[in-house]
Amino acid sequence: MICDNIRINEDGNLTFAGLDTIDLAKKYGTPLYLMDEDKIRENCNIYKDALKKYFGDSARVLYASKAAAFKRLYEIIDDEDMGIDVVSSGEIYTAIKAGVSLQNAYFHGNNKTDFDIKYAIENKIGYFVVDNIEELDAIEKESSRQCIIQKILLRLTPGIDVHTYEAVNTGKVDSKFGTAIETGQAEKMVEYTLGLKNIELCGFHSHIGSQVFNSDNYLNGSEKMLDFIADIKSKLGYETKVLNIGGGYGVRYTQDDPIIDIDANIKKVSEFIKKKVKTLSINMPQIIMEPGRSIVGDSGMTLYTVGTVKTITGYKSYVSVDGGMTDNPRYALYQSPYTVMIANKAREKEDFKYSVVGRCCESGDIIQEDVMMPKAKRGDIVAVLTTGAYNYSMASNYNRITRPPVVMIKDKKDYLAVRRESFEDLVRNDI
Ligand SMILES: Cc1ncc(COP(=O)(O)O)c(C=O)c1O
Ligand SMILES: N[C@@H](CCCC[NH3+])C(=O)O
Repeated sequence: MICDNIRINEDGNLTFAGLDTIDLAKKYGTPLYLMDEDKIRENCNIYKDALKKYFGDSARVLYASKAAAFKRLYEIIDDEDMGIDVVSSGEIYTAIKAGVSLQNAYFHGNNKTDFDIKYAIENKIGYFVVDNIEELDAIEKESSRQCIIQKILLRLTPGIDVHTYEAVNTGKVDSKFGTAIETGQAEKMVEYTLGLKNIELCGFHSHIGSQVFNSDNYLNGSEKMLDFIADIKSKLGYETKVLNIGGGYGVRYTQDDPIIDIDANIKKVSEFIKKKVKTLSINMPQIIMEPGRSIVGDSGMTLYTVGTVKTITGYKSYVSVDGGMTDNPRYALYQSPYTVMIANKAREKEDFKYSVVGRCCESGDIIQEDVMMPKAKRGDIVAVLTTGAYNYSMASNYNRITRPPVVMIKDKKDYLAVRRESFEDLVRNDI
């Protein structure tokens, strides 16, 4: 199995976090998102322990909540004593509703609106991660109006191409995110920031991309950032306190993805950073990382019920499930690979090839092409593995399909974290 929280029981059913998925499908209905709370906490602790071990007590892990955001998840992250990366007022609102203090919240995004800036400052956001010079002006104006000094990091693009899929390749010079080091604009932005009265520059941020397995990308990114930090010190006398090296480590969607050892990777990154800091004679900044996918990805699974099974003679066979791109748009967007199984036939021979598709009025509504599975029939339960990241958070109501519930599993006990949307929810805002 691609993750140790997935097994097959004596009935030949797939189990997740110790529970029979067929029982869960019966209890809650499908489509259904499952999330393994123990795995989320385990992933949090791998990061916390490694950062502490290799970068010392000051290092911090933030959870990039765009990967999956709902109240219970923010509570768990808060309970794990981690900070959060938020990208919208909606995420901020959800975190507040979960009782999370925003002191360790970092507000990202390439286009924070005036409303966002006002709302975040009113709610005492810890840090803005400022994307560009215009945004700096807007934050300075609002900080001055609210008579505060706002802490910020500047988001820089180190000019790294991590060769992941294009939609998540964010560290290149030509990117909608951040300000480029290579063009000289980053340096100008630092100089400008240092002249602002209501802003305290704490340091710098870069995020090279997502679903990254090779730490060399982080070394290259960190090298560019540290060279910049040294350059800024010598030119402007500014000593950087914080360096946030972003998130991005990958998860295993299929057997083809490597098993990643986060601890060993962070060790490698830390050795590189410490050596480089010494060579450049700069102070060691506080190191922050902000993983999303690798905290929640393998803690998730989606269950569906099979409806139509159709063979087009001479072409291929389709298995249609009761969800689709509305709860998982990642194949439609990026042709993302997934492991797909029939949960009630987990031990049976996989000798039929199917396209597993959703129920939306859209040919691109595909979960996965060319999946080898046992012979499927109406009523079977299909499990799509590793759906914890960027599934619930990217779900939509296309075709007025209601979003599935999220059921969490802790110590082999299931509980509802997000209710299934109702038809009434669909018309709630219709006038
Ligand atoms: C600024 C920033 N930080 C963190 C993340 C989290 O990345 P991942 O989910 O790949 O860990 C993202 C998304 O790629 C991001 O844009
Ligand atoms: N939504 C993307 C990841 C975006 C990363 C955010 N910067 C995915 O599903 O892979």
